[in-house]
Amino acid sequence: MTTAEQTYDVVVLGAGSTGENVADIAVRGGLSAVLVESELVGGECSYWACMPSKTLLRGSEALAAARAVSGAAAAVTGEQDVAATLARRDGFTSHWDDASQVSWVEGAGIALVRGHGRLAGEKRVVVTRADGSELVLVARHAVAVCTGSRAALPPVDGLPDVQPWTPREATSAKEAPRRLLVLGGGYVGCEMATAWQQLGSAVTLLQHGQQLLPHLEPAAGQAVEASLRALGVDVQLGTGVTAARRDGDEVVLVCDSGDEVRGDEVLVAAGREANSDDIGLDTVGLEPGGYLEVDESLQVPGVPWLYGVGDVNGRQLLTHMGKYQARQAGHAIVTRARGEQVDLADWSPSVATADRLATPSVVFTDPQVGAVGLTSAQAAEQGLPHRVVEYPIGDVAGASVFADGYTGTAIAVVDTEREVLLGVTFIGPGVAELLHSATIAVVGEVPISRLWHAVPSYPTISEVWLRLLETYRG
Ligand SMILES: Cc1cc2nc3c(=O)[nH]c(=O)nc-3n(C[C@H](O)[C@H](O)[C@H](O)COP(=O)(O)OP(=O)(O)OC[C@H]3O[C@@H](n4cnc5c(N)ncnc54)[C@H](O)[C@@H]3O)c2cc1C
Ligand SMILES: NC(=O)c1ccc[n+]([C@@H]2O[C@H](COP(=O)([O-])OP(=O)(O)OC[C@H]3O[C@@H](n4cnc5c(N)ncnc54)[C@H](O)[C@@H]3O)[C@@H](O)[C@H]2O)c1
Repeated sequence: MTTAEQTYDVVVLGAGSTGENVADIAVRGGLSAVLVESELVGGECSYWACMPSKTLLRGSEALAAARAVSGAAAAVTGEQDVAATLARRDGFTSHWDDASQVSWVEGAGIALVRGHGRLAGEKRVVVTRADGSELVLVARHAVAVCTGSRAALPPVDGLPDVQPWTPREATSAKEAPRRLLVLGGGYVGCEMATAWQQLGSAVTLLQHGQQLLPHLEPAAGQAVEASLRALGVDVQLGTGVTAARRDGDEVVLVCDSGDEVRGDEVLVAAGREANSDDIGLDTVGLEPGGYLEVDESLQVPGVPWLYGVGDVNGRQLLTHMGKYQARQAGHAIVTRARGEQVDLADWSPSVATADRLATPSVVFTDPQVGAVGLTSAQAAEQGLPHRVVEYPIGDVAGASVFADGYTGTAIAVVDTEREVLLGVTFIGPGVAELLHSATIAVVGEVPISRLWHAVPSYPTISEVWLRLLETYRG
């Protein structure tokens, strides 16, 4: 049997949000590009991550917002229609059908090949299609690995045998389990515990450290912990799990204290691992498995035609950061294809500096947590001269109009030598939309003296910016 061969300027392995954007930038730069996808075009974000999880949370958030305004609260007389919320989620995932994303790919002038792709030596990718046939794709300039990540199972005896939920099941479930155990109190654990508790499950959240959301400011984890407890979630901190088993229909987790917790399902939300073990890395002299090491232009060191973009490189596991990296890597690929040098200086068009210095993220819990740049702990670890200033957002007039009894916290980490912001965290209802102002200030390294001239409108929650500056000035 002869294997067909096709040549493109750029071959992109994985058509998630990252891969789509690498291919798009390449085509806009005058190159030809092909996407290889083994599942759904659009990847995790569209079908099993961002979009379904946010739609599962949004109904409860909208109700909480109305209940927090006396007068409006009187109109909230019923309960959330869970079936309708799940149906809305199904609509956002297009019922797990990627036809609309495929038509976007076609419209963008990008070729698409369905199947599992593996590197097969320099600039070659072999795609195995569902019918077992193979197609060889040859790249004139670059191969971009954008294969993403999957849920990591922690080493707990018997865990694989209890058929745990991963985030895929937690975001696509057709009904609320009566009792849901959640293993891990990071982004996924906190968001999914919030969502399913409000959709009718009795949730128990087990976190082996003493803090939820451990990579963010401690105040964030504390606020989310308090709200989860108020919703009725059984939050168990400092709880490691040593074994798991099924007992009839029940799943049983054995904690390191010897205590057992029981539920109908268990969601494992204990971090991610790269999809890099079965993509032929060994054929180009690289170790399979693990996050793909890349430089600031997302190029794999020692393999100049190979790029690792998005979750697969482990730099920042966020859709918007994968898409940002895709724009930067795409620019690097196009620049190098033209025979030009790529500028590797911070903040230049082909490097992903924001990964290190200014990554924004929002945890869509109640309260929301929006954070950008360095936390106070990270500033201390890096030995940067800094001061931390905090202000209760509820003391701002706009916040009290927004919701009765608004509580929230704003935290700014200020570089005391350069007098610029290293990082900002907002904790409170509705702060997601406030975050971008902080991102602009951090990326722009806007001096504190100039921020005084960025006057927040009255009465908005943004007025907390002024209060933070006043607190800093003392
Ligand atoms: C529950 C949950 C909620 C989240 N919510 C948010 C959020 O609100 N905001 C946010 O910014 N981020 C969120 N994230 C993170 C976000 O989903 C990821 O950062 C993002 O999906 C990464 O995109 P990617 O394209 O790099 O990888 P992926 O989306 O994983 O895409 C990789 C693609 O490659 C394909 N693939 C893999 N191997 C091969 C192969 N060998 N051949 C062919 N195709 C292959 C896969 O099928 C997949 O389609 C969430 C994650 C989870 C788990
Ligand atoms: N809103 C968003 O932007 C959003 C939402 C969901 C996920 N994400 C992205 O996806 C990534 C993965 O999310 P995640 O929640 O799986 O990972 P995570 O790293 O955020 O959290 C994992 C948590 O599990 C805990 N843990 C690990 N092993 C454990 C064990 N054996 N027992 C108990 N607890 C254990 C860790 O202490 C940590 O708190 C995030 O880092 C984030 O980048 C983003």
